[in-house]
Amino acid sequence: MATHNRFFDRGGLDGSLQFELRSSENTGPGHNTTLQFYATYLSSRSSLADLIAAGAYAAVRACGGPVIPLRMGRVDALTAGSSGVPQPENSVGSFVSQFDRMGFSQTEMIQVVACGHTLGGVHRTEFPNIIPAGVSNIPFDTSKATFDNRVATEYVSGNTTNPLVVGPAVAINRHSDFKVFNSDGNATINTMTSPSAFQSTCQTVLQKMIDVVPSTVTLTPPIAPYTVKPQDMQLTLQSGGASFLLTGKIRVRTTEIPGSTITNLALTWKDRNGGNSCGSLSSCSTIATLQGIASGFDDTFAFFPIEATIPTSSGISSFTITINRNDGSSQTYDNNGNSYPLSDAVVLQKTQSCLLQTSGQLTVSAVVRNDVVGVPVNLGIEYQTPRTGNSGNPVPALNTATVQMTEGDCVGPYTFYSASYTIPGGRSYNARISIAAGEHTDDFNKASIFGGTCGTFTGTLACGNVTEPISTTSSSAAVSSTSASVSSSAVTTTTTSSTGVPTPSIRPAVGGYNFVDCWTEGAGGIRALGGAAFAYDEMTLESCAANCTGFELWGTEYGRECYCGNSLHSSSSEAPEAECNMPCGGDPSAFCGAGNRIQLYSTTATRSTSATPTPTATLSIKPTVGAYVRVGCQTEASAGRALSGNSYASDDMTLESCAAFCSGFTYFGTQYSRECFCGNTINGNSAPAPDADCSMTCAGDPFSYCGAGNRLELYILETASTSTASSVPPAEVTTTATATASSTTSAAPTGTLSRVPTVSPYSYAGCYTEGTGSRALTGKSTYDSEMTLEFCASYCSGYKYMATQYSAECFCGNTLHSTSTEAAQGDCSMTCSGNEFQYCGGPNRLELYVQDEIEAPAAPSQPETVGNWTFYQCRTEGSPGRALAAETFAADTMTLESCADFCAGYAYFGTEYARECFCGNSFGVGSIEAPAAECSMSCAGNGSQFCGAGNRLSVYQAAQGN
Ligand code: HEM
Repeated sequence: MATHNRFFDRGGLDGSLQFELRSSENTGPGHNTTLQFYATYLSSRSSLADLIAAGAYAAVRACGGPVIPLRMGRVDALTAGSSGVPQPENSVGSFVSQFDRMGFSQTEMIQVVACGHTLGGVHRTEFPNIIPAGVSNIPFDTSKATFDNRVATEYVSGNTTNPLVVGPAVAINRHSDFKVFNSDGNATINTMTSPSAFQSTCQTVLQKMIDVVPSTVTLTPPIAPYTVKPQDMQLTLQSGGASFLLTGKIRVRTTEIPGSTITNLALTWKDRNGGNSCGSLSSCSTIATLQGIASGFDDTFAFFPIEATIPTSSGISSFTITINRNDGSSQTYDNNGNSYPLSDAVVLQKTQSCLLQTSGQLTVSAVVRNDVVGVPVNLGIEYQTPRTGNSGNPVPALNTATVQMTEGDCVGPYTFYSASYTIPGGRSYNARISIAAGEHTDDFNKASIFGGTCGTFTGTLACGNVTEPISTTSSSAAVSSTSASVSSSAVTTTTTSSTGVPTPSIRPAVGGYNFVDCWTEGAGGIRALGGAAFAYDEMTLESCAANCTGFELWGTEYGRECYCGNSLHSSSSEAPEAECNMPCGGDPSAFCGAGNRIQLYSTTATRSTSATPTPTATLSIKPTVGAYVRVGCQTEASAGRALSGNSYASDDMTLESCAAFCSGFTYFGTQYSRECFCGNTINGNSAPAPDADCSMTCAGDPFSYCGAGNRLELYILETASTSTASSVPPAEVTTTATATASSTTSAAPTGTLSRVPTVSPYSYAGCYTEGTGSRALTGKSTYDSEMTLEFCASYCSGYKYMATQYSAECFCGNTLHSTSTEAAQGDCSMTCSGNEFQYCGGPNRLELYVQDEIEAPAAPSQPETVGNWTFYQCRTEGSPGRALAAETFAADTMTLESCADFCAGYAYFGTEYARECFCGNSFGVGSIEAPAAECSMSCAGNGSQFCGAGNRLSVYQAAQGN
């Protein structure tokens, strides 16, 4: 959150911390151990960012703090974010601008720091110059593990031992809590001394903190525990296929319905067709009694285990839960009117599955209802692997694998399927298992539920059809479409065709796909679409589209077949539209191709040029992709990225989508199957590699290569390439981008690297050194890893000077410090982190711009007198205390006059660090005179006066009788 940039809509709570642990901004072991703890819970349904937010909620609440409303849906970053975590040595102005960048006002900054610093403290190992030797850490307040207002009350009453307010931090200007709390004259921190105000303020501001996310992320409403929640509900085929065992538990929130008032629960299920038939059973219901209780921070829960036998002849489709109370009353919970769905179409067989956690060897068995078989049955495995290399990232990567399951024995109305896979990475116990047959799934089961040996299935019924019961309820018209046509003995309730069969037509669009035309199959028995294939009698355009999710193309054929692919085989050709004339098996209102004719649909997402697919079929190197030509296979750079412009990663990656994403850049490159990088230059450390190294196919196109680990499949804009296009320009040569870049919307910088003479309203003034003992520009400053001259100019709006430094820093000021001098222009040779065609200074060098319209205040000086006060000395702070300790305030409007007024009645006043004011009648121990030139910072509120510097006070003495 601390590096969120609202101006660029980047960063926020996105889990990028996992990639930033080596940064000096994130010192200490705490981040690492915390992330290791969260890693166990990382899954496709719980991002690291959401887990961090939940951790904030739990930490605050566990220590007696408020309930922070917890919303979900954060998306994890794939790489490190910008730097910019506030550091204790920063100036007040920097803190204010850093929090402003995050979207927090100055008041909110004070609030959120106080709320954070009611817990924990500062460690000597990490901050040896703040915590004295012999002490391992000093807490921020006297109740370091209680979320209370003491951090505020102790600060306000002056007896705080907060190491970021008093102690060694003061002399070295690292007393950041003082700088923050005092920044509005202590107004906000004073309001937080009330216990209730502290709690409610923290509730608001901490929610704001965890909800800082990019605008592309949509968070859910705050989550709250359900009154009734089914957990781990699982069917298991048993008795040779005659029945299911239904197991699991129902969690009841007893905060409002006390557990002692509950007699029992009744689980009542609907049969496979939504009716009330229960086969040989007398009722479709089972009773559960209390097994145990548990409590959270604010809730209590009771658990009721479920164990029921359900005949496979009738099956199950959903259930409801009734809570029976001791007073004879009862309440039924039906999932807000939807019932709790539970499908018996695909069922994981836990006892016939096994996992050897030592080796990751996994075997999964499942049964599929006989009216569903015919579609491929796939085992999906989501698993964690430790990050490779020495990245220091303790959070594993999430991977998925899909294995087609092999059909086995048919038992009664079900057929067994099984598959084996060795889960790499040594963390197989955290894997999640899903089984899918067409649209039916049994998903997200923990692999850790499996034993080490696979059991055998005992007793088998003869293979048979699913016998569908005659529905007994009027609401049972919704018969599962997959079950309607299989059993010869089935009685369906959907055939009410008095209205007649609709006339089929061509559907121009289905989901994100548009109709292309009618196409032939490939010649010589080769399929036109070589990806996945499905066939079932209930074919609809929608279900084919769903089966082909992620593919660019799909098509239906012969009324009941569905094919997916990312390209059409070259021997497939366009046929007259009228030849695709068979209605879809599951939807007589639409056409689904014909014999050897495909009703072809193409995605509208990435194919922007034409709906007509390009026929290519075999896996091969693509010499050209749109306006780009292939350079070759290229290594990553040893330091930094080979291409350092934009980047993204996607499971749908194709060369075309990467080229489109990099539009406007000179180069694009794909890597590791699913990553895409853009740039206008190639890092000089990147070198050509053999083509064979780039051996991974694109995640979204099995016919193209997308680099490999540490290898880029590199392309260059044809217009920018040399005639041979085989060698990469050296790093220091920047190429000219072509006119293909969008002039209106593209964020990609284009042009030639050159000195920019004007960045309105500023004009270039030269390359300047930093000041000696003071910044050259002391107004305000910021840092951004995508710095541009335009951004710095707008950030410095209202200041006379603006300057960029060291590629990513921006400084503003109304005066240029006298010790800053003009340097050779060649010293300012670093390009801007956000625009490689602009210069942004260098190390200790400012790319300086000035605007003439604003009259620069006179060069600052130390006036001899201020009213009745006379300049006394430039002095150091005291040690351990303040030089002038009686009273103090700080303000962005600080002038010598305002400090003099504030200190009326005292013998001395002193201004420090541009915006701080101190009063006293004598000097504290350790405060000594310093050279007058060291009091070199101009006053925040008057650029023509000096107001001390870091650890330096411009001290004035009162005239006698003042
Ligand atoms: C101006 C902004 C801030 C600065 C300069 C700052 C600085 C620091 C420093 C130097 C430490 C000591 C770390 C160590 O020794 O391991 C610390 C600890 C801590 N900070 Fe901050 N902080 C700031 C804002 C925040 C905010 C906004 C929060 C949360 C809302 C927060 C929560 C904490 C906590 C809980 C600790 C204790 C860690 C521990 O005991 O291990 N800080 N902070």
